[in-house]
Amino acid sequence: MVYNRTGKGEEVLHLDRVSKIYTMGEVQVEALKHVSVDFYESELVVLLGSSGSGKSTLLNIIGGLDVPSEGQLYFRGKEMTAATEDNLTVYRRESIGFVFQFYNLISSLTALENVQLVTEISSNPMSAEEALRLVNLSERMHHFPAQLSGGEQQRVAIARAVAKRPELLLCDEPTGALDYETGKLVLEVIRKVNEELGTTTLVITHNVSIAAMADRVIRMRSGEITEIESNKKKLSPSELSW
Ligand SMILES: Nc1ncnc2c1ncn2[C@@H]1O[C@H](COP(=O)(O)OP(=O)(O)OP(=O)(O)O)[C@@H](O)[C@H]1O
Repeated sequence: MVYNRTGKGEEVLHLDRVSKIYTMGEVQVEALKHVSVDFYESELVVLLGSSGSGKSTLLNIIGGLDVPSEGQLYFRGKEMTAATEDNLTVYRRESIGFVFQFYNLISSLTALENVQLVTEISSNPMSAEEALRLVNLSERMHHFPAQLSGGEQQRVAIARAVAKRPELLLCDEPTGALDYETGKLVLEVIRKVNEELGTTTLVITHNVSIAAMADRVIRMRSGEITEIESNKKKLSPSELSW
């Protein structure tokens, strides 16, 4: 097995000179400029960068929600940028868990039913109950989203994302809508999923303090990666402050 410098596992993702240009009428926005980077099994990576630096574009391309204008994305050695629509759908459905700033739960379904929507269509899921246990919400599984706090709703969203046992958990500002204490609880759940399931986890944040819980920290500016740094010592979310 080849180990990278974080001491984690094999390469899961390889991006080779990925660019993204959005065209809006006469205007072209270069959201990503020749980004090359690898991600490894079971590492937790925090992506930092100011607004508009390309973080969400990068995450959406990695998750198969968007396609690059140029360059290649490889998942476990397979070129996803050459994949058929059907193969991309399978990739999104089986290999990717997404968590967004706003939880996107279905309000007429309970926490358990929201998670079951995913477990019903996945090939190797854990049970919805098990996923909710993982995020410490066993006691609340029959509650509707409106009966849950923001942090609890986000934990349901995390349970929904990880119940399929994805290889990649992609989190776009997962604590962006939460207060300090609740945000830390959600980060604690992300750390737990990363450690207990070994899911390669990417977390986008504006909050520099959160970088201390990562194996690696990637900084972006104007569509480019400006720095990749390994943390010698990782902090647990409970040790973070901002
Ligand atoms: N669908 C789109 N159409 C046109 N331009 C877009 C689109 N999505 C993103 N952009 C532009 O691409 C650039 C990168 O946006 P992106 O959302 O990736 O940045 P970000 O770092 O995630 O920002 P934020 O932290 O504000 O979410 C920005 O200039 C943005 O306006």
